[in-house]
Amino acid sequence: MAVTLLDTRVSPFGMRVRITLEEKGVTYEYSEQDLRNKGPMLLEMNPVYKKVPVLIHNGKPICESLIAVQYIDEVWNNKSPLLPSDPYQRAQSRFWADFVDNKVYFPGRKTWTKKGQELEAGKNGLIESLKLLEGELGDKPYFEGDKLGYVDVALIPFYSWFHGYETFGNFSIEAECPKLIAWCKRCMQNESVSKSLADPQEVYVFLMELRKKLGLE
Ligand SMILES: N[C@@H](CCC(=O)N[C@@H](CS)C(=O)NCC(=O)O)C(=O)O
Repeated sequence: MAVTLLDTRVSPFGMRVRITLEEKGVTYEYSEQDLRNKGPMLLEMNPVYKKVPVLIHNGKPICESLIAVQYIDEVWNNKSPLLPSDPYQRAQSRFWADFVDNKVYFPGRKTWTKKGQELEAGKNGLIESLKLLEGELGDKPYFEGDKLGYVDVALIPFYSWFHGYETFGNFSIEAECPKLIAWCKRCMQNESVSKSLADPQEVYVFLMELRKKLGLE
């Protein structure tokens, strides 16, 4: 079964798919995309959003990271699933993964793209969301219990973006959410995660370039 991933190394969404492929032991071809000059393959495989990641399985594209993660979880079902088997628990997992997209990614973006009041709103919004996630994690090692699961995969890529958020926003996530950072470190003990996450410094350099283009540097 031929698998290709169209991706960019620093994409938190791409990291989700990479972690899942690693978790399931799927061998795949990795194809780094230039998002400033999108190639014909990306435009053909994701004509609607024209974004990475795109998982291509036997020539057919699966777009949107969380959908790709669920697809891999269903197709490579020889390994233990990321999503819980109970329908209610599964719905809860999907709820929190969706929350990450709406309430972590968007305020996080403001920490490196905005100034003044908008930057403050981004920082406050991000911390509020991370505290809610900390509450949901509780005393469990991982969101879905004692092993890496769907919500962990949805959230952990942002750990490699935290350094950028903190540096440009001038605040400390660990000071506000120590239990969440302990969870990040626990996730990093999984090879699937440590292999898939971009180096925080690489993300920082990437964000610095974008800030220069936005006239913020
Ligand atoms: N909701 C999408 C988000 C994907 C996304 O925003 N990808 C970014 C890279 S991190 C992208 O391809 N941006 C290119 C563009 O917007 O033109 C997912 O979960 O896959």
